[in-house]
Parts: sequence; C-alpha cells; structure tokens
Amino acid sequence: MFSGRVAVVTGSAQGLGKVFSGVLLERGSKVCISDVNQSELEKTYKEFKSKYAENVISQQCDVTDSEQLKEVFRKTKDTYGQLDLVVNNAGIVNEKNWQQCIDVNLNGTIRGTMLGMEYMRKDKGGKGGLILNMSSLAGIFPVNYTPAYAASKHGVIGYTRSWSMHPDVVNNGVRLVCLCPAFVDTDMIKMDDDSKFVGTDLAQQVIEKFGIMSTDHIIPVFVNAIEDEENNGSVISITLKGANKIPLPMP
Ligand SMILES: NC(=O)c1ccc[n+]([C@@H]2O[C@H](COP(=O)([O-])OP(=O)(O)OC[C@H]3O[C@@H](n4cnc5c(N)ncnc54)[C@H](O)[C@@H]3O)[C@@H](O)[C@H]2O)c1
Ligand SMILES: CCCCC[C@H](O)CC\C=C/C=C/C=C/[C@@H](O)[C@@H](O)CCCC(=O)O
Repeated sequence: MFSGRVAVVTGSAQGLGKVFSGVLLERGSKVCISDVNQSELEKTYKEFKSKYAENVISQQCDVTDSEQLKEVFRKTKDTYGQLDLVVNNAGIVNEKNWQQCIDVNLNGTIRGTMLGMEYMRKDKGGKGGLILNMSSLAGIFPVNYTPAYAASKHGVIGYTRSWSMHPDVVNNGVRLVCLCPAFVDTDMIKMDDDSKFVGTDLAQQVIEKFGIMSTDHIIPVFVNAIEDEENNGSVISITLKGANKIPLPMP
C-alpha cells in the first residue's frame, strides 16, 4: 500500500506535514517535501535524506503561488514517474492578515487539489490516487477567536466533499478525504503572535476544554485514510476521544 507509492506533501518542513512525510518514507513511499520556509525545509530534507536517500526530494514552495506549486508536481513526476498521494497540509492561523489565511489554507488547498486531479486522474494519464486535505475541528464548529481560519477550514471541507461526489473524479480513480483534528502539539497553537487570534483568552479556554494531542495521535487516522481504498468523501474529526466520520448535515 505504501511501498513504491509517490506523494507530495505541502507545508512539510515541520509539524504535521513533517510527521506525515516521515510516516510515508518509513513505510517505503517516495516523497516530495515542500514548504515556504526554506531554511526549515533544508534541515528536514537533510534529516530525511540521511535515512531515506533517493526516496525523498525537496522543493521550496509557497502554496499561494500557482507556478511554485506546479513546479512541485512537475519535479515529483519527473523524478519518480508517477503520483499517488497529495497531502494539502500547508496552513496558517492569522486573523490580522485574514486574506493570507484564506489564500494559504483554502486557495492553497484548491490549487493542490486541482493539480492532484490533473496528475492522478486515469483519463489524464494517471493511475488514480488520494487527495488528503487538512481541515480542522475549526472546519466543523464555529470558532470565535479565529473566524477567518474557521471559514478557510469550513471551505476546505465543502470543496473536498464536492469534488469527491463528481463522477469524472470518482470514475477516474481519484478519492478525496478531509482530516479535522482538534488541537495538536505543533507551533500552530503557540500563543506567540497577537496577529494569530482575536482573543487569546478565548483560544486558551477552548484548548483547555479539548486538550492537546500529540502528533502521534493523528498518525493512525492518516494511515487508515490511505489504506482504506473505499474511503472517499469522508470528513474525519480527531480528538483525544478518538476519530469519527462526520455525517453530511441534512437540511
Ligand atoms: N496544530 C493544530 O492544532 C492543528 C489542528 C487542526 C488542523 N491543523 C492543520 O494542520 C496543518 C498543519 O499544521 P501544523 O499544526 O503542522 O502547523 P505548523 O505551523 O507546525 O506547520 C505548518 C507548515 O506550513 C508551512 N506553511 C505556511 N504557509 C505556507 C505557504 N504559504 N506555503 C507553503 N507552506 C506554508 C509552514 O512553514 C509550516 O512548515 C494545517 O493545515 C493546520 O491548519 C492543525
Ligand atoms: C488556537 C489554535 C488555532 C489552531 C486551530 C486548530 O486547527 C485547531 C482547532 C481545533 C478546534 C477548535 C474547536 C473550537 C470549537 C469551539 O469554538 C466550540 O464551538 C465547540 C463547542 C463544542 C461543544 O460544546 O461540544
């Protein structure tokens, strides 16, 4: 299931993207890691390269820049000859610069999804595959201290679910899944920047309610989404209590 498969993971210099890339490499996949943060990307690349040799390549990429993202896909296909998995993981929290928040989280995911479909659809020369989009519990609940972030993550769910129901996509072997974790122990949840939230105290209260998961907590759900080839269109919440498929709300 993993051995010999080829993946693109955005925002993979650190945090969940780095963890996901490590999981794939450990299981024998080939991975193109990419991130806007060149210095952190270089460090992660060196670390992975020493363990996984030619199974890892790296390409700096800001997901708000279509040409840079296209280059990630081009390089991956040129190097490994195929593409089987796209993890649209790059994300930020920034309520002051809410435009950037939407552009990275939602538009970046849309760009990555479109490229993923272009490279993996059977009618376009691909072999089918999985597009795994990172949403959040903030894509399911309203979040009063990060409204733009919540909007971006709600958008990721709507976008992913919509394509997963399109016959041209389903019939050409591409499936799409959304992961929606609560708080995970990465730099994202650090209260280190006033521009992130509109009310750090409000954020703190919700973090206390949900607790903080280790990145390890997310791995089995990530692995299962890849292994379960029947899984298309799922939106999966992940909290300390476990993982649950969120049913479609009916009007
Ligand atoms: N940590 C959490 O509590 C949590 C919970 C739910 C969902 N998520 C989502 O998981 C994903 C990963 O977040 P994380 O917790 O690992 O955060 P993180 O801040 O540790 O990592 C995010 C990575 O994305 C990169 N990035 C930021 N802007 C980018 C851009 N324009 N182009 C390319 N890369 C960019 C960063 O440089 C960083 O390496 C995000 O989509 C986030 O919204 C995180
Ligand atoms: C502060 C860090 C910002 C990063 C956000 C991460 O993506 C994680 C967001 C995770 C969960 C947020 C949930 C918020 C829910 C509340 O606003 C509330 O509505 C939930 C109420 C649920 C209940 O009462 O059962």
